[in-house]
Amino acid sequence: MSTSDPLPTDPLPTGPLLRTRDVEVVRNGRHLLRGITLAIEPGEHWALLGPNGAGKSTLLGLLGAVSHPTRGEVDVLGRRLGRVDIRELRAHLGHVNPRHPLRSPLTVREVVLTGLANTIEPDLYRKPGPEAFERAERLIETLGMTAVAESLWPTLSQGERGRALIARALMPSPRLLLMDEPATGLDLTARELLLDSLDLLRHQHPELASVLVTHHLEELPESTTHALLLREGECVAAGPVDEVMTTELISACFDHPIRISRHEGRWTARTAARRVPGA
Ligand SMILES: Nc1ncnc2c1ncn2[C@@H]1O[C@H](COP(=O)(O)OP(=O)(O)OP(=O)(O)O)[C@@H](O)[C@H]1O
Repeated sequence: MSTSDPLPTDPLPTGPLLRTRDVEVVRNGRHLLRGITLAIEPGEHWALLGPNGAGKSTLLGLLGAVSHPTRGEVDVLGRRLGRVDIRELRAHLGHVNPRHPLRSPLTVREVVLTGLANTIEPDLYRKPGPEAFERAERLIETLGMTAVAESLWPTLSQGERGRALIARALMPSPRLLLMDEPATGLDLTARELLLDSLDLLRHQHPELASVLVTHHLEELPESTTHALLLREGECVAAGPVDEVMTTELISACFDHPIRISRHEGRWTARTAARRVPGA
């Protein structure tokens, strides 16, 4: 399967890979999202930012065809949620679940290969062919995992698992990669290796689009092109990263005076309201 393969039923229309129009999500009488309108094109790499409880994971669930909106429209790969079999759509999305429920001692290579059929354990009825092995090797290399390709899952560090899961999600050549806080809990080296791998991946696959959820600007790869800021379920700003990741908009999103700076492509954020005299 290649990145240009159509969905099994009929060909994909051209246009955005993801589109939402005036989306609302209401659960148990509570508005979790309201008025979200968004379009994500091939080659765009979006950061989804906002404080705890802003609705980031809820929105990622819609984009990953995991759940449906209460009102509004969500088109994933040109298909309207509610009108298609979402299991079929999900097969064309790379969704990285940091809580991957694997229990058996598979090697990194075996875990990556399970991405082909999106199973947890190796699919006994669908053995991977030589092309799949070759692709797994390339992805393992891109994600900087060659040295640990034979290591067993239970022995891996959190950072190694995170990168292995991204390689796994990319096995079926998805058009879209969705990541929920992939750098959470990683030490400095592991985080930097992850971000470097994402930059390399995006460089090697210019048609891929991605959405990365985080609370922390330091966890954004340099290759981030767009950002959407969420606060209390509503969009504070969305668009090209340099227009959205500003001191003013980030402060409004996090409801706190925060100063943003960008150095050599990466962002840092710190409070603009220091309480230490002279600081
Ligand atoms: N089924 C539900 N019923 C009611 N409220 C819910 C339900 N699911 C989630 N919520 C609430 O919706 C809000 C948004 O949750 P969500 O997980 O999308 O936020 P988030 O931005 O990803 O947060 P975090 O950064 O803490 O992971 C939270 O306040 C959460 O408690």
